[in-house]
Amino acid sequence: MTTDVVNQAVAIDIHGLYAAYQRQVVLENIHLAFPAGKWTAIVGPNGAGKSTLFHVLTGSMKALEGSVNAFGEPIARHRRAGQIAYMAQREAIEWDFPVSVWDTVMGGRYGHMRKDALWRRLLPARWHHARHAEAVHEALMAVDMREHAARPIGALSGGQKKRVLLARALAQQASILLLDEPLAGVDPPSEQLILAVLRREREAGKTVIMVTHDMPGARRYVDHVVLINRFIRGTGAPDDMLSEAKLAELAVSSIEQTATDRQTRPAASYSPAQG
Ligand SMILES: Nc1ncnc2c1ncn2[C@@H]1O[C@H](COP(=O)(O)OP(=O)(O)OP(=O)(O)O)[C@@H](O)[C@H]1O
Repeated sequence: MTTDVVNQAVAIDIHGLYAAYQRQVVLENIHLAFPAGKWTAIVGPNGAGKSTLFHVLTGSMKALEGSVNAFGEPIARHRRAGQIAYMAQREAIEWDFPVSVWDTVMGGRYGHMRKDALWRRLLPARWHHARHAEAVHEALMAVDMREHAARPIGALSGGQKKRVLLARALAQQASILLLDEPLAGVDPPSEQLILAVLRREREAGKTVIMVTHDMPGARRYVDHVVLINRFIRGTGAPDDMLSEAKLAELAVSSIEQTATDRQTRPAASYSPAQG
């Protein structure tokens, strides 16, 4: 566990993680702890491995090496229990498909529906679905999109689409929210709304972890910051991690990393033990 969160409850604990695409290592020797019930921002340049880290946490990508625990247990257990919600940076959603806002947000409940006891599933649909419908309703209310519930998702603006994707993650009622650039490409009112929603989630005891390039926003709202560029470059309080000096160091690490990548062969025979 990293020293700055040693006295706090930990939601996600990562040990010695390596991740690679076609054996090109993009995350190296990651040791990281995300404090529970706090709002963490992950900050790093383009290509730093931020989304890759989320892919590993959500289980869509297998780590080369290392372990990831959530609340002291293997993270897979929490994923299966629907306790980790994820909002991707680029959604694999077919926006032109004629599906409504309501049904899209209901997608956040599928993990829970699968776990429903058989007797519950045999109830008439309106009873079976009641608590799922309630969760969808609440999530749409939270992002101020309830009145758009019946609209096809293809008819929404970019900011509204982001809100719907956030609502889908909220509807899951998970204890950990992973959000990949939730503020990218949204107008100021949507940004304010999303930030207010995330603040409420944190106040409700949820662990919020978001990738962001919005430094002023992160300085104002988050509790904890992780600087990353293939390696962890720093973790700590926003005022320390987002200082001009730290961000300059991170930018230099990016230039150095690019130069090193150009000089070295693709890591076709890479082994972390050699690294
Ligand atoms: N599917 C893929 N196949 C091969 N390489 C990939 C793939 N996805 C990402 N990469 C590479 O892995 C590295 C890390 O990418 P990642 O998307 O995790 O970075 P990021 O920090 O999220 O960047 P950004 O801020 O631009 O979204 C980059 O060099 C990228 O080119």
